[in-house]
Amino acid sequence: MTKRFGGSVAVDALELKIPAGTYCCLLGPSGCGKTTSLRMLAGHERQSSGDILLDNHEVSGLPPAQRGTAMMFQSYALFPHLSCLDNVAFSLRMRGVAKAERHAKARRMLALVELEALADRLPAQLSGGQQQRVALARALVTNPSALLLDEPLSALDPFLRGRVRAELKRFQRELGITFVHVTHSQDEALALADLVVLMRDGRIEQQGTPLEVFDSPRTAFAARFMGGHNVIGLPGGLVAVRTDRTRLLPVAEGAVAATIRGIEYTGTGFAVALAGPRGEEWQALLSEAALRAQPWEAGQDAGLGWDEVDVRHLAAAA
Ligand SMILES: Nc1ncnc2c1ncn2[C@@H]1O[C@H](COP(=O)(O)OP(=O)(O)OP(=O)(O)O)[C@@H](O)[C@H]1O
Repeated sequence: MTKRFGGSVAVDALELKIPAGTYCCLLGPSGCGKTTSLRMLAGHERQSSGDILLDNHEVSGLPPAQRGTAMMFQSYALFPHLSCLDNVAFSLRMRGVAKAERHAKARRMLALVELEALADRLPAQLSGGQQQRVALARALVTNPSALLLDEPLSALDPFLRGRVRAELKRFQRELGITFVHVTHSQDEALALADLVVLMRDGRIEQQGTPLEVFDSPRTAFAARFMGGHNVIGLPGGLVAVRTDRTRLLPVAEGAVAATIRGIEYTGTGFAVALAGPRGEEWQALLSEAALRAQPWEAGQDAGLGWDEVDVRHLAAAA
């Protein structure tokens, strides 16, 4: 599918197949078209061209409530004057479901997110994480075959974010439905996704399992965005080497050399910041044992070393 806003292309011939029951993360920098893609799946935005199929049915012509998708928004926007139970039951009320039935269903959803005991509270009487779970229950109450989540963790503090992240994964596994989760956080995508879709300028840069996308970036953009890699220009072209697989050696003729800018203790080892000859910023993660065996210091020059199996050849820039 493609989405144009006036003369600019926000999503450019995106072609993506998400197997049922997959936890898919759309990942990428600000403005790459993640949210627009999600909004087209949800039916809140009409694509300029292309088709959207859900369970092999074309859904593009259907309004959001009839697509079999449900969306959980960036700000979870619960109705402040409605109890948790009525918030969760709201969309069923809109569909004309009788009160007893919709309340029974909403209670089951609140039980799933372990908030049954707080059913009668107002949103303001809940913590941020609890409100998040009510929002999730509200999205799931219509039995969607795909749940669409737009930066669902961004409003939470780091501690809660970790907890809710684990809960999201658990709910997805238990329910067995497809989740499509928009995020700009590599950590989030690596932790949650079965399928990571890395986007850039409205296109898919790379897709695969978290291990594939992190460990085998195909482009310099993917290596830099996923992090944990040094992008190094060799006579044969650009390569990426993971920072934890990059070693420091005495400077040798013909080897890639760099100047040590600083060394930070990380708790599990040391992060050595390096500056390349053309201003490149590199890093080597060394173990305590490695630094004890060869005590490097800021200001020294060092050669970079790696094993051939750790080299990823990158596609030339488009
Ligand atoms: N309603 C709109 N009218 C015009 N341009 C838009 C509109 N919505 C989005 N865009 C543009 O489309 C591009 C993609 O936006 P989108 O919100 O999908 O990016 P994103 O990857 O979700 O970014 P972020 O992480 O910042 O939310 C951007 O250049 C944006 O400015």
